[in-house]
Amino acid sequence: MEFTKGHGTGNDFVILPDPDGTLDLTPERVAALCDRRRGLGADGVLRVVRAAKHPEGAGQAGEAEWFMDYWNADGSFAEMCGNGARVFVRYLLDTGLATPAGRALPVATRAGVVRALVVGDEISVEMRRPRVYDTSAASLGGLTLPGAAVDVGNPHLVCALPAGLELPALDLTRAPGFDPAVFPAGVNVEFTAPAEPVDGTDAHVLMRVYERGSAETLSCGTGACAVGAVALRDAGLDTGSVAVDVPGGRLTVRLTEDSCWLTGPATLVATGTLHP
Ligand SMILES: N[C@@H](CCC[C@H](N)C(=O)O)C(=O)O
Repeated sequence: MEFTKGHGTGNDFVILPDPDGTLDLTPERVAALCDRRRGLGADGVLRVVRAAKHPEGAGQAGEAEWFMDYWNADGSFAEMCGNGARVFVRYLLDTGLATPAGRALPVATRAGVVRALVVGDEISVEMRRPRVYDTSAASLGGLTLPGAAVDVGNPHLVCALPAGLELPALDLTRAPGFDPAVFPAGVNVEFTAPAEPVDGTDAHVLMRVYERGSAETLSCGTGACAVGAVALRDAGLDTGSVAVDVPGGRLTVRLTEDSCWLTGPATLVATGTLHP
C-alpha cells in the first residue's frame, strides 16, 4: 500500500490513506512503521479515513468528511495531535481529497471537530481552548519540577525550569515521572524557559517535550497550546498570542475567548510503497 511521510516543525508522521476504513492497523504494525531503524521512522501514524467509515468518526460525519485516526509511535491512541492535524490537512489539500474553499476545513478527531486554514505557507488549526486545571509536578534526574496540568483534548503538564537550569541540559532520553493520580492515562510533559519578546506576540517561550507514547519529539502542537495558555495566564492575560520555539522550529499559538489557533509549517516529504 501507499504511504506518505510528512512533518510539522520536525514532529513527523507516516500518513496512510484508508478512505473506506478497511486497513487492519494494529498497535504492533504502527510501532513497526514508526521504528526508526527497522521501519519508516516517525513520531506517529495518521490514518486518513472517511469519518462515516470510522466508528469514532461516524458521529462527526455530518460536520467533517475526514477523520484523523492518530496513533502514537508505540501503537497507543491519543485524543488529539495538533501538528498531526496540520500535516493531515496538508495531505488532504495536496492530494485533492479536500479543496481550500476559503473557509475553514473541518477535520474529525477523537477530541471532536477541528477546523483548519491555509495561511501563506503555513497551516493553522483551531482547536478547543486549553483548560489549565490543576498543579502537579514532574520528576527528572533527581529534580522535582512543579507544573500546571492542562487539558488540550489530550493531557499535558507544563513545567517552567528554575533559574540556573537550561533546557539543553535536560536529559529527556528517559520518561519524566508524574503523578498518576492527576494523570491516570499518562501525560505529555513540556519543559519551558522564557525568551526575548517577538514582535506581534504577548509572550515568547522556549519548549522541549517528552510525549506520551512517542518519547522526546522535536515539536508538539498541543503541547505548544498548553504552554501558550500557561504563558498567557502568567502574564495576566485571558487571550493573546504566544510564540513557542521548539527544537524543530517555531509555532504560534493564539487564544481567543473560546478557542485556540495553532499555526506553523506542515510539509510532505515523500510518498512510497509499503512492502507487505
Ligand atoms: N505531537 C502531537 C501530540 C501527539 C499525542 C500525544 N503524544 C499524546 O499521547 O497525547 C501534537 O502535535 O499535538
